[in-house]
Amino acid sequence: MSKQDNLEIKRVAGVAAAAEVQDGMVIGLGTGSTAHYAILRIGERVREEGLSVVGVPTSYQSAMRARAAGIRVVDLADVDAIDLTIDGADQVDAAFNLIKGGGAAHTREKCVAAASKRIITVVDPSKLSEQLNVPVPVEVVPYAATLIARQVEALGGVPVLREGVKKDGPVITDNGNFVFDCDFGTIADPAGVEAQLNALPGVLTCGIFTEFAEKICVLVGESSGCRTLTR
Ligand SMILES: O=C(CO)[C@H](O)[C@H](O)COP(=O)(O)O
Repeated sequence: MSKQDNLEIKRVAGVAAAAEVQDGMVIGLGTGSTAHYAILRIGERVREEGLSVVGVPTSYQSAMRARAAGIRVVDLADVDAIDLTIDGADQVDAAFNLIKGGGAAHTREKCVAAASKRIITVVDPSKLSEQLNVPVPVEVVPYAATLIARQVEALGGVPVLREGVKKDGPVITDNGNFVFDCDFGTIADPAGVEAQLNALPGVLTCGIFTEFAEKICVLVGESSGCRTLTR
């Protein structure tokens, strides 16, 4: 599939998710190329329909894109709860466990997910997998990076420090930390690996999301339209 076709499929999913937004809602705004299309469409609806919503961004990227789209943005601290979050994923398994963090935004994405009543995960079909098997992003405090790399290896993972693009050296997250992409092969016990990684001193958040399956609905963009997956 061409890059253009893939973007069109992501657009289909993002636009379908934006149709679920209702007047008065507090909306969690995800990070990445698929969530971007939802942000653009919500902005259009604000302008065209007079939709009144506030957005809680999950990154500097989503905050900047939301403001540019004309969506009012507030901090997580300003809201009691989030009605609906629209966010992408790097992989979704059959039980709706997710791997997130391809954009290094998974710590804020997990906070926003935890505060959300409903989550729409917007993906293209390449993100669906029976079991999770792509590298797990792990955000770490720089001070503990070397220690954590050794501990990830002891857990059976292969950690690779994420390098910047158009920036020499490690990626620095929106929270000022490093990211290791940790390859565990096929993950038989996502909740177990998530708990082990999150328990390492100096780990801020790992990109395995296992606790939100009950409130997740997955929208899969396809060339023929959008497919909804529910558990
Ligand atoms: O977790 C994320 C950012 O941290 C993104 O949601 C994930 O990487 C998917 O991105 P895209 O929609 O561009 O494929």
